[in-house]
Amino acid sequence: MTPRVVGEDDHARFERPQRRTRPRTKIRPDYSDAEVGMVITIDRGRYTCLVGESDPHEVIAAKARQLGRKGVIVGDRARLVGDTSGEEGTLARVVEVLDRATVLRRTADDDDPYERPIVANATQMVIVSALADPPPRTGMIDRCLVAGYDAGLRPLLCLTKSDLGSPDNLVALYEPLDVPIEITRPGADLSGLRARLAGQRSVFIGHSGVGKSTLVNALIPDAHRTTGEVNEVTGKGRHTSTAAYAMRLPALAEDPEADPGWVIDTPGVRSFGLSHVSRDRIVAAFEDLDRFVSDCPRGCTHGADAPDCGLDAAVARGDLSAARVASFRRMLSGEQ
Ligand SMILES: Nc1nc2c(ncn2[C@@H]2O[C@H](COP(=O)(O)OP(=O)(O)OP(=O)(O)O)[C@@H](O)[C@H]2O)c(=O)[nH]1
Ligand SMILES: [Zn+2]
Repeated sequence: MTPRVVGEDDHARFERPQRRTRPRTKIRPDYSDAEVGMVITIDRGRYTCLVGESDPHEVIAAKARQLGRKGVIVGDRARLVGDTSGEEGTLARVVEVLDRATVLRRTADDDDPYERPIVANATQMVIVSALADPPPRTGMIDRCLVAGYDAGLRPLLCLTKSDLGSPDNLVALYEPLDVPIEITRPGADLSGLRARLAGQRSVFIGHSGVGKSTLVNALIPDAHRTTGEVNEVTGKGRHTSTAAYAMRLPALAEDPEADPGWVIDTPGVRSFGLSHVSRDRIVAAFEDLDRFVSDCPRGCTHGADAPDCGLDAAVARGDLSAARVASFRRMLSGEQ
């Protein structure tokens, strides 16, 4: 018998766990070659996904059974198998959801124990508020900010209807928190807003009637978001859709090669219950404040009535401005 020469390949195979020899029932299908699409909207169990880098096309998919109860939400990057041609009448299957960079969650109100993930992989939250008609509600803006910071999103406050009211009060309230503010009115130049949206995936939140659809339509001329105005041809009013919808912004005029970003419109979402948020994650969004909460007692709420809060000590030493801490606490309390 000639002794068998053990070659490099044999070593390699010997040392690596041999996936292929596992019992058949444990073999998990390998989908690493499957096409990846971004979920842009969901309607009655059908996931509309955008597939393809250079020539993107929409594919309708259903959730594969093996995903079980695992949720698929707008903004998810999902692997698709089956017919991904996107042709009329075809249906692909979502077999895997890739890791999410961020998840924006909401509870319907503070007593609702269920957290519902609503949008994945967003990077920015755009809080749309009218300056009048309806009047701005700072409690709602604060709640959105808190939920956004909790999810690791950067904030942007977009104040509409500046033809009807002055932004001065709101600017005074949110400037101390360094929340960027954009102000719009009919026919306004949106280039400043576009620059802030470029490269971002921005979730738009706003109460009914603030002009969010009008704004989205102005940013994305082919978005066709339903606005509050009654359609003169059909006589029909608004139809309320509740699913989020992701739309790519048009290329920037001054930099056509740059990523113009995405708008993720959330028609049903007006505010946030905050029962799931972590105060420490919110403080962490404010670097200058975060430095001082390590001195806080355990479980400190960092609120105005929190005993021995490190923020008070920092204000007393002159390390933090009292106005900044007060603004932060007002936001955190969710009350005006
Ligand atoms: N004066 C003024 N009116 C505006 C402005 N933006 C929107 N509107 C009007 O405000 C009303 C509500 O606008 P929408 O865009 O439908 O508001 P929305 O926030 O999308 O509300 P929903 O459709 O209920 O979600 C419409 O009649 C708009 O024409 C603005 O900047 N100034
Ligand atoms: Zn504290």
